Amino acid sequence: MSDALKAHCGALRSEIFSQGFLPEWLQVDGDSIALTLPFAAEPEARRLIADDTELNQYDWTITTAVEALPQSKGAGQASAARNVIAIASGKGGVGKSSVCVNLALALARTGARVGILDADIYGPSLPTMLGNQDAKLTFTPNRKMLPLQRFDMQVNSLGYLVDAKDATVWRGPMASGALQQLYNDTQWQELDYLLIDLPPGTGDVQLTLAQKLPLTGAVVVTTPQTVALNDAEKGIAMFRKVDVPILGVLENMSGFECSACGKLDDIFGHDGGAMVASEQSVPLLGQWPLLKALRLSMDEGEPLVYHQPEHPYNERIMRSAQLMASSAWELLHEAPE
Ligand SMILES: Nc1ncnc2c1ncn2[C@@H]1O[C@H](COP(=O)(O)OP(=O)(O)OP(=O)(O)O)[C@@H](O)[C@H]1O
Repeated sequence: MSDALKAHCGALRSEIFSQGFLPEWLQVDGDSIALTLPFAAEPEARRLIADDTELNQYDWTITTAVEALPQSKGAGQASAARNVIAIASGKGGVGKSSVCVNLALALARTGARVGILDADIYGPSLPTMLGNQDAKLTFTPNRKMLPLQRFDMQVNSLGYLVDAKDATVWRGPMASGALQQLYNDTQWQELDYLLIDLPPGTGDVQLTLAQKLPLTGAVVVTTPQTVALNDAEKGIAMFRKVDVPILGVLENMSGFECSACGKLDDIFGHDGGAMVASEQSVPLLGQWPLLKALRLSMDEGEPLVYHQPEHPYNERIMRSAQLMASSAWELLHEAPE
């Protein structure tokens, strides 16, 4: 590969590719370039190439071979995926489950092999959001749960096992025990990313899970208002206490655009999540405004990313998912000696 081409690819920067394309990802053969990405960001790579008048002259083949990143030790469980990411919130109702499902769908849309483990005992909403409330788990002969296949993802939730009303009365140790079992006893097929929707809050259940599950990192979801921000900071502190890297903060319900007049209304304040991210020196993975179509898509079990791929809001979701994947890689990738 010529030095000029190497330099050109290295200078192809965006927030998702903050170091451009590294030489070890590229193989040049005449007019053809094979690019192998170590994290899920093919759409962004294609966009960068298409916008570059010199590089778009080449014939590109892009593949994604997601790198297995280091994980916290957990309680001796085998890791279920190359990257295991907890989606957390210090406070309930900030849209953590919606964010988790949408990030997972976006990663799957990049071609990555994705799983979701819904560990939110206080409201296992995954079956509703994926529109498969009546689905039943099947088991292997040695009593491992086989995840359900839905929208090109592997999924498991307490909601497929027990009535949501029964789960909510579980007390701390019972809940964290059941959730660890849910993690251990699911027989995932090979996964690049497993996203775990944690119960909201920073109590004993969350702390135990942060400690006992083997995690690559955590994403903290918050709304922009002050009460949520204090809780988001507590969430970040909780993960730091048990040495789980923070991959970023996602600001959800970040304003609302009136569909009648187009005016933006900052119902929950403005830029709060961005402020926390900057104060805590972690990436801001995105600011998602309130959108009626998103709420409807979750209530009806017909996710926007999957059912309305052309919806402009999806660009935000795709960008955040790719940023999360690149943030994990940049933070944790160990360069060979
Ligand atoms: N950006 C958004 N735009 C519109 N509606 C949203 C958005 N984010 C979440 N919602 C809606 O807000 C409600 C709560 O979301 P969700 O269940 O994801 O929150 P949560 O933080 O996981 O809740 P819990 O604390 O109960 O686990 C849902 O009806 C969801 O569809």
